[in-house]
Amino acid sequence: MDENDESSRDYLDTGSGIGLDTEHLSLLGFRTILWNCVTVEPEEDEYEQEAVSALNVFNVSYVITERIGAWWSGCCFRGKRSKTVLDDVSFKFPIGELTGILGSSGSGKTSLLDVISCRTEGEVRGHVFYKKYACTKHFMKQFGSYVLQADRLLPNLTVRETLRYSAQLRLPGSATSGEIDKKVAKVINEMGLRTVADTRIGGSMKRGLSGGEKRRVTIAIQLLQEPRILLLDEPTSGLDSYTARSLVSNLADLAHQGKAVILTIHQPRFDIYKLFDNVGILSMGQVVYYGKSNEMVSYFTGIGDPCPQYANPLDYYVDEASVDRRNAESEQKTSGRVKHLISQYRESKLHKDMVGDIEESLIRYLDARTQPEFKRRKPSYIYILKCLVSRLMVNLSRERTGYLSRIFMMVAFVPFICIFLGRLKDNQQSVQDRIGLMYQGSQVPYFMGILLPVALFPPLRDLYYRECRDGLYSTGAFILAYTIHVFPFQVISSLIFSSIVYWATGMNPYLDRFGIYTAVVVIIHFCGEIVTVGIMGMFRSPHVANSISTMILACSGLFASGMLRSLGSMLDILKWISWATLQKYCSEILVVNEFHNLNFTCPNPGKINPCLFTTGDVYLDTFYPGAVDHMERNFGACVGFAVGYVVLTTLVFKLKGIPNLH
Ligand SMILES: Nc1ncnc2c1ncn2[C@@H]1O[C@H](COP(=O)(O)OP(=O)(O)OP(=O)(O)O)[C@@H](O)[C@H]1O
Repeated sequence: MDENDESSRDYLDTGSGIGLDTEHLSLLGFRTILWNCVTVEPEEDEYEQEAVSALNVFNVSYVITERIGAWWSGCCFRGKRSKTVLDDVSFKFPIGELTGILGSSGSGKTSLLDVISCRTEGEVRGHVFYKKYACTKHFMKQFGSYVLQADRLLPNLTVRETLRYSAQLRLPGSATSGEIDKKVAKVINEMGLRTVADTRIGGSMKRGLSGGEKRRVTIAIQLLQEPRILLLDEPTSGLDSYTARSLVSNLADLAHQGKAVILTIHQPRFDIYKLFDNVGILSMGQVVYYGKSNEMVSYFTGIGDPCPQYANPLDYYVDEASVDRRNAESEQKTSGRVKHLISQYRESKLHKDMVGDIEESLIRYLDARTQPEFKRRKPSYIYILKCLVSRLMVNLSRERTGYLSRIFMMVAFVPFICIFLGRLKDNQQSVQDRIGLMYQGSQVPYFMGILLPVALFPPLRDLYYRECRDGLYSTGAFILAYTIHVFPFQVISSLIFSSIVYWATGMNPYLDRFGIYTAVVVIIHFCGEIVTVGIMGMFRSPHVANSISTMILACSGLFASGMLRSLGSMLDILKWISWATLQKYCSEILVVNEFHNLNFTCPNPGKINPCLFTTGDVYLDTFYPGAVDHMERNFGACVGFAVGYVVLTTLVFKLKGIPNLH
C-alpha cells in the first residue's frame, strides 16, 4: 500500500460537501463524508474549546482479505477470503483522558489503532473524526503519533542523541539548536529519562537501556512533535509490573495535559487499571464494554456478571470476553457467552448514550467540517540529508565490528589472492594468471559489497520504515544519505585492497593504470552494495537478498566477463544480455588496463609451446576486439550503472512501500 495514498480512507475525504447538512442525518450510515478544505489552525476555532470535544470512532468496520493456500492461489478468487477484523465498533475517546483497550489475543486491539492512524491494509467503513477534523493520513501525520510494539532505535546512539536527531527531523526547519535542546530536555524529563540521557540505547549484542527505558525513548520520540492524539500498541509488553505501572502513570499525566491517549494492553495489574479514565474490552472484533473504568464493575454487575471478590476486574472480564478454542465444545460454550455480552452491551444505555453523543458530534462535524492547514514547516532537504548522514556516521563510528569490517573486510581477501597467484611473470602462462587476477578484481569487491549491507542494513531499514511512515523524510533522502555515508568507506577499503593486490602481484607498473584499476574496484564494490540494498527493499529477509545478489554476480561473471569463456563463442542471446551487465564493462576496462602494450616472452617460437600471444594486444584483439578504443565508453557505462542502481534502489523502496510494522 502506498504510504501517500490518501484514498485508502476514501470514506472520509472526497468531494465538495455540497448539500450535506444536519437534515441529512439519514446519511449517517453512508460511507463518504465530505469537507471543505479551508485553512484553519485547530487552536483558533471555538469548536476546539468545547468540553465535548473528543476523538470519535463511529460505526467502524474493518475487513481484510487474506490469502489461503499456496501463494500462487492468491491470483484467483478462490485463493482469498475476507475476514472482518472490526465489526461496527464505536468509541468516544475524550481529550485529556487515558483509555485502555483490552482483549484477548486477536480481538482487534491493534487493528483499532491501525484504523485510527490510517495504517490499514483492507477495507474500512465508518467514520473517524477528531472534533471537526477528519482523521486522514495527513491529519494523523501532523497531529497524531503511533507508538508501535517494537522499539526501532539505533543501538549505538545515546538517548539524548536519538532524541536530538529525531527532533531535527521532526521540528520545523526554523527551530534553532537551542530550541531543539530545550525540547529534547523537556521530553527527557517528561518520560523520566534524565538518569539515562547519556547512556547508549544498546542492542542484542551490547547491553544498554532496559526494555522499559527503550519504550520510554520510543514514546519520547513521538512526544517531540506534541501530538494531540497518542496511540500506543502494547507499550507495557515485556515490562515488569512496577515499570509498566510507572510508564502508564506517565501516560496518564500526558493525557491529563490535554491529549487523547489510547493504549492497548493485555492483562494489566489492578493498580494500572486504576490509572485508566476509560476502558474498552474487545472480543472477536466487537465491543464487550466501553465506558468509564470506575463504572465497569457496576455495569457488569448490572447485567448479572459480578466480579468475584479479590479478583482483578480487568483480568476477570477479559477472561469472560475470551473464546476458549481448545476444543469444539468449549469454543461453542464460550463464544455463546461472548456473543451474549456483546449484544447486551449494544443494547445498554451506556452504548446508546455514547452513540447518541457521537451522532450529535457527527452532525456538528458535518456542519463545521474543515481541515487544518497542513503547513508543517519541514526542514530543508539539505538539512534533512545532513542530519541523516551525520546520524548514520555516528551510529557506525560507535560500532567497532561494523566500522572495521567496512574498511578491512575486503582486505581480508588479499592474502588469498596473493598466495594463490603469486607474482606475475611475463611468459605465456602468465596470460592465464592475469585473467584469473582480473576476474578476482571484478568479483571480490562486488561480493564484499553484498556481505556488508546484509549484516548492517536491516536495523537502518526498520528505522527508515518507521520514520518515513511518520512523514519525516522521503525514500530518496534515505537512500542518498545511506549512499553518502558508505561511499568514503568504499573508497578507503578499495584503495587498500587495490594498493596491495596491484603492487604485490606485479600488475602493469604505471600509476595511471593503478588509478584506473582502483576506480573500477570502487565502482564494483559500490554497485555490489547498492544492488543488495535494493533487493532488501524488495525482500524483508537479508538472506534472500544475499542469495539473489550473489546469483546475479555469479551469472554475470559467467557470461559477461569474457574471462571464463570467450564472448565471441557464446550464444547470441547471452551476448545481448551481457550488454545489460556491469561486469561486461568493468571486465573490459580491467583487461585492457592490464594487457594493453604488454609484451610476453616466447622461449621457443615455432617449436613446442607455440607462442600464442606475443603481446597483450594480440590477446585483446582475439578475445576483446575493439575494447582498447572503448575505455571512455566503458567507464561512462560503469558510472551510469552506479548512478542507475541508486535510482533503481530508490524506486524499489518507493514502489514496494512501507510494510505494516507493529
Ligand atoms: N493485515 C492483516 N492480515 C491478516 N490478518 C489480519 C491483518 N490485520 C489483522 N488481522 C487479523 O485480525 C485479528 C485481529 O488482529 P489484531 O492484531 O488487531 O489483534 P490484537 O487484539 O491486537 O492481538 P494481539 O494482542 O495478539 O496483538 C487477528 O486474527 C489477525 O490475524
